[in-house]
Amino acid sequence: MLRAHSVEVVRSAEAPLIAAAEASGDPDAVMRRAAAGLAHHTAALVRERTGGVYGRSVLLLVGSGDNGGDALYAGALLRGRGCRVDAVLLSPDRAHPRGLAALRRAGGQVQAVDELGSQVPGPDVAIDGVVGLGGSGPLRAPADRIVSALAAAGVPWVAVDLPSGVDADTGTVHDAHVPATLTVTFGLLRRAHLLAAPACGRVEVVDIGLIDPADPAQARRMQMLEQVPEYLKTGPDTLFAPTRAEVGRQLPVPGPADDKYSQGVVAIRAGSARYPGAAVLSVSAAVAATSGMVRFVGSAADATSSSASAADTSGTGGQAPSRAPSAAADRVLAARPEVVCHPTVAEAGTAQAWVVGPGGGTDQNAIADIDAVLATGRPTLLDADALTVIATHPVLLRSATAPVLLTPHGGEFDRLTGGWDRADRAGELRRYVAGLRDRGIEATVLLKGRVTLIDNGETTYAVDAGSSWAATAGSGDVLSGITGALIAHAAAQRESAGAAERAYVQSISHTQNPYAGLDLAGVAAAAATLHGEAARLAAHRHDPHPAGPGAPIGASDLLAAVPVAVATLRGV
Ligand SMILES: NC(=O)C1=CN([C@@H]2O[C@H](COP(=O)(O)OP(=O)(O)OC[C@H]3O[C@@H](n4cnc5c(N)ncnc54)[C@H](O)[C@@H]3O)[C@@H](O)[C@H]2O)[C@H](O)CC1
Repeated sequence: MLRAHSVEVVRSAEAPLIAAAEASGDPDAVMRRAAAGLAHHTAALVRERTGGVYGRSVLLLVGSGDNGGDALYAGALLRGRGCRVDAVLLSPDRAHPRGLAALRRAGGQVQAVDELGSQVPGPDVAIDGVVGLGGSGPLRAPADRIVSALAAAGVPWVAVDLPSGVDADTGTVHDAHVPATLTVTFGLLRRAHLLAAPACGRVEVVDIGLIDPADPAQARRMQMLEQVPEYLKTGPDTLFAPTRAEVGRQLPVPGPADDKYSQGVVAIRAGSARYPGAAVLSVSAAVAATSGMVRFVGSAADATSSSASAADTSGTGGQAPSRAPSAAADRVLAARPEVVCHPTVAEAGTAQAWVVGPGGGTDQNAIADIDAVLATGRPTLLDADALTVIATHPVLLRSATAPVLLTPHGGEFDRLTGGWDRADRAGELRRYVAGLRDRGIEATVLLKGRVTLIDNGETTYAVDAGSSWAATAGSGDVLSGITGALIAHAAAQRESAGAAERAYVQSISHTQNPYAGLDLAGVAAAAATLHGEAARLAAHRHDPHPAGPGAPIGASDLLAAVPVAVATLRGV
């Protein structure tokens, strides 16, 4: 599990290292360690881009603080590798003096920014040493002009610690920012590395003497410590992201004793005559994500005389249904005949989890069905139209006795919150979840985006999809089915857990609901990872090692890639 920390935690973690360096009479010891890693990764990028290092050119854009110091010391080392190095000082009087002296000694060229002509020297690679932990706001002039000119010329940027113009804690990406191909950071990931992943490019963490628990080798060092350093104790601002290997291990594989029920049955109430496609996408995604059975309930508003599906005697006891299945059921069965359809929520058979909302409408039938599903005491995912209903009838959530997961996109989050600051997604999400808690509602919320955020009031996950191809109509319906199936699997595991474990969880969660404390946030983070991987593979026509950015996809293509994505993640 990757952990990303706030500026405050990083600075407090670095402080003893820097103090020890100063006490030893070598105040730049830690900075030079950072710079060595920065030079190493920059040289690797130069080689990747040009086929070599010796004789290539690197430009340093140097700010007024220690971030610039890192860049200057790294420039001196790159001179030692035979690179031409040009440093452009944005604040000549405030550039890191010892770093500057080291670069000059190594033969680097130094220019003040106002000495530059209209033509900035065209390097093979440029290093952004403008600001790091101490930065705030967008890139300022003339740095923004230099960055834009070189980026437009195709010069790759290496960001020192963080891309300048990206806020370290909120991950806000200002209009004027460095579009990094590579970000080299030090010791611990910063929150922005997860929240602003697309702006950071590939992130490399250099070991400067801190312990990063995400690094297995360093985690072993941690176990040998008599006491865990303060910075390793996760605090309220720590962000998490599961690794691909961890997600792969979470994806269920049926065992010899499994059957269609034991892996978790998910029931989906979705679709309408107007939006039957949402039901097909959500149900089909649930079928693809696990081997558990999938049940479907359509909207009463469009019940037809269509023939009922193969009744599942475990659910209705063979009684004639009170209502014919909906028109959407016909479409669902045509697409996925293995799905078991039911005319109403009450007549649906046993399920370990519910999904309500995709294309399901917001009329009285929808409201009644949401209430009925929440009253089943099963973990429930509310998406799309169900969120619109919850926004106008939040009291419905009070009838939930089992864990609830809301999965809004930005516009639906507007409806739930009445308006939110998109520059601080993680902060706004945490405030919303905390507000529900203040009203006695325990909910986990997944806020969709290129970087999907999931928050349950204690833990926040940030999952970068790795591409933006999932930004297509119906993609959210697919995510709801994937997530619902994985929740059902987790709930089935809880059911099969020993009575002692169930009793323990109920005791610490002060409720009798057997699903209390189910880690919906962790399941949702895995589902978002799987969804993003399916979109990436679909855009690259299932080539696991593609070249180029890929090609446009529809939600059906994303859906078709779910099995390959499951296999890819399980194989990591
Ligand atoms: N000291 C060490 O051993 C290590 C340092 N590391 C690196 O240090 C930076 C943090 O350095 P700091 O001097 O605290 O802040 P910055 O260099 O990020 O910012 C300096 C300065 O920049 C001005 N500023 C703020 N916003 C902007 C802006 N938008 N545009 C231009 N200038 C801006 C403001 O005056 C700031 O004070 C850290 O990121 C590492 O790179 C390493 O951690 C290794 C150990």
